[in-house]
This record gives sequence, C-alpha cells and structure tokens, in this order.
Amino acid sequence: MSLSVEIAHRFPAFQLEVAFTAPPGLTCLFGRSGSGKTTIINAVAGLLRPDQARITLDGVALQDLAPHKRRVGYVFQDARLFPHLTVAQNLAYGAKVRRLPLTGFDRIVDLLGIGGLLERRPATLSGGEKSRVAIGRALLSGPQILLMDEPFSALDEARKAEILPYVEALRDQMGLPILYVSHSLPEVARLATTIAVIDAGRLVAFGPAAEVLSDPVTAPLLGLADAGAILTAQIAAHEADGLTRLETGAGPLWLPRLAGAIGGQVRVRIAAQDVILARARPDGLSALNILPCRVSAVQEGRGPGVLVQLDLGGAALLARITRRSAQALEIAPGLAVFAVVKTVAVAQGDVGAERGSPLG
Ligand SMILES: Nc1ncnc2c1ncn2[C@@H]1O[C@H](COP(=O)(O)OP(=O)(O)OP(=O)(O)O)[C@@H](O)[C@H]1O
Repeated sequence: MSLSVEIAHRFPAFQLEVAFTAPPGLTCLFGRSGSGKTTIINAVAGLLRPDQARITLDGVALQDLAPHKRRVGYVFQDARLFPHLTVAQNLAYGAKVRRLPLTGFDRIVDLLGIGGLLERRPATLSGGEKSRVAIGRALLSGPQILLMDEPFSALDEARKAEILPYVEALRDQMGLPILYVSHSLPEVARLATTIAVIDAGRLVAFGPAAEVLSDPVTAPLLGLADAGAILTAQIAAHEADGLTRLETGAGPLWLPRLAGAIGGQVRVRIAAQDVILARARPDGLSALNILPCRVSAVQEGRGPGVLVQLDLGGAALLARITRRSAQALEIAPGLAVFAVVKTVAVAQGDVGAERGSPLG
C-alpha cells in the first residue's frame, strides 16, 4: 500500500509545493517549525483543500473525497480523547461513526498494551496512556493510512521512550502506511522507514531512512549536532559483564545490555560526533568497538568540521571530525580506516526494534 502526494498550496505568506510517493512502512515528514509538515498531513486527511492536489492511496484518488470518506486515521499532537467516554468507548468511536465493524479490537488493544485501561476515563490516564489510546482509536476507525502529527510532543523524554516501542510494533505488524510528522531527529532515526525532509514548503531530501541519515550532503539540513547514521544489526549474545554483542556487516559492536532476544534485529543510531577515525587499528584503547571500513565520501562544511561517510560492509556510517584531523589523516574517498565507537556513547533510546523483533 503506497501513498502518492502531489500538492501545491499558497497561504498569504507561505507556499507549499511537494511531490513524493511514500512506500509501505513509516514515512517521517521532518523539518523545522513552519516548513509545511502539518499542511501536508491536513491535505491528506482532507482538513485542507489545497489549490492543486493529486493524492492517491494504492492508485485510488483521495483529493476530491470528503474527509470522512477518506479512511484515514489521524493522531493529533494532543490526544483529543472524549472526556465523558471510557477508554473502550473512545476506542469504538471511530468505527461507530463510520458504521464499520470493530475489527481487530483485541489485537490492537494488545499491541498497544491498553487492556487494563478499558473502563477508565481519559482524565485518569497518564500522558503516555492517553497517546496509546488515541492511536488505538485511530487504528480502530478502519483506516487505510495512519497520519500522526507530532503525536508525542506533549510527553517528556522518559514517557516518549516508553511509547516508541509501540509505534515500532505498529510499523512492523499492522501493514498500514504511516505518515509521521516530527522535528526530533533521534525519533526519526528510530522510527522512519522513509524520510521526507521539508524545508520552506519544498521537499529537499527523500529516501530510505538509512540512506538519508548517512548522506553527508543531507546531514547539515537535518541539523549537524544530531547527525548520525543508523545500522541494522543482529543481537549475537548477552555477555556476563553486562554488554550485548551485536553483529554488523563489518564485525561485532558491543553496547550496554539490550533487552531483545538473541537473533533479533535492532536498529542502532550512531551519532557522527561519537565516531573517531584511525588509519591503523588502534592498540591499547579502552573503546571496544573498532570497525574496519572505507571512506566513501567527504563533505566539508563552513565550520571547522568535516562529515565523513564510511562504507561498513555495505552499510553506511557517518563520522564528524575536524578539518584539521581530516587533513592530518589524509581522509579521502577510498581510504581504508578504522571507525572507533565508544560503547557507552550509544544511548538506550537510540536502539530500536527492526522488522518485528520487539525489544523488551
Ligand atoms: N490557515 C493558514 N493561514 C495562513 N497561513 C497558514 C495557515 N496554516 C498554516 N499557515 C502557514 O503555513 C506555514 C506552514 O505551516 P505548517 O503548520 O504546515 O508547518 P509545520 O511544519 O507543521 O510547523 P510545526 O512544526 O510548527 O507544526 C507556516 O508559515 C504557517 O504560518
């Protein structure tokens, strides 16, 4: 199921013109405040009638349909639950309004871990619980696509960390395309199958998450401080001293203990600023993760830093080093180097589930 979007719209002081086709999975619309992300989502939902639009879901045109005929589930920035209804009644609401059978209730309640909340009213729920119920309500309205506009922006970091695994499960298990607005790069790195970078109403980068995040030309558009690539790796062992060994395409990577089962796939975000480069395999170093790789691209910025893209057995990693170091090491495409990643530099929140291998 893929979503194709072509929208042109003019507000008095803003012009939006974007076109993209989102493949199955979770597509993140990423961009700074005011770049046009919500306008795109609203056009897909039918809450905004753009000047020009062609929006198709699996080839079926949506742009002329009234919002209630579009079969889209919308999760807003605030949960917007009905205060006078119980959780169970809130969940059933969308299907009732659309006169659809309430299919998959138990599965969705299980997936979101809200079985124990069904008789409660929204006022008694925590922020994270409200968010999960709002997702459940959207899923139970019989949608063909799920739209999520910064659904967790009201939650603090700890609550957000608790809820992201549910979104991963949703992405991997429901087979429903998701359009997800965010301006948090770690969140995008964790969740996105595809990334669409929006800047001032234009699409400035688009592609598979691993490619967009490891592209040294795109990275500055995303925010240099948060630049970092994602690697898919397999959990090989939980070791006695509290570390988990992952297998990457270029050798083992040790991280502080992860919750997933051995054999499970994880997605690990490695910040560019946590990667050190060496010409020879370092000896007598406390860092455990020394990965042989090859420089595939070098991008100089305006500041003192340089972004180096590394080919790691087919996967890509990004390192941010000073121009002075890059010159001293004669960093250039084709050069074989060793990437050093400190084990404790990878935060637990930067490791997510991949392809139906739940963590925890
Ligand atoms: N109804 C409207 N009338 C006039 N201008 C609007 C309207 N809605 C949005 N805009 C303008 O369009 C631009 C894009 O807004 P939009 O809400 O899509 O941005 P966004 O990327 O979702 O931002 P944020 O991350 O802050 O939610 C902004 O400059 C906004 O002021």
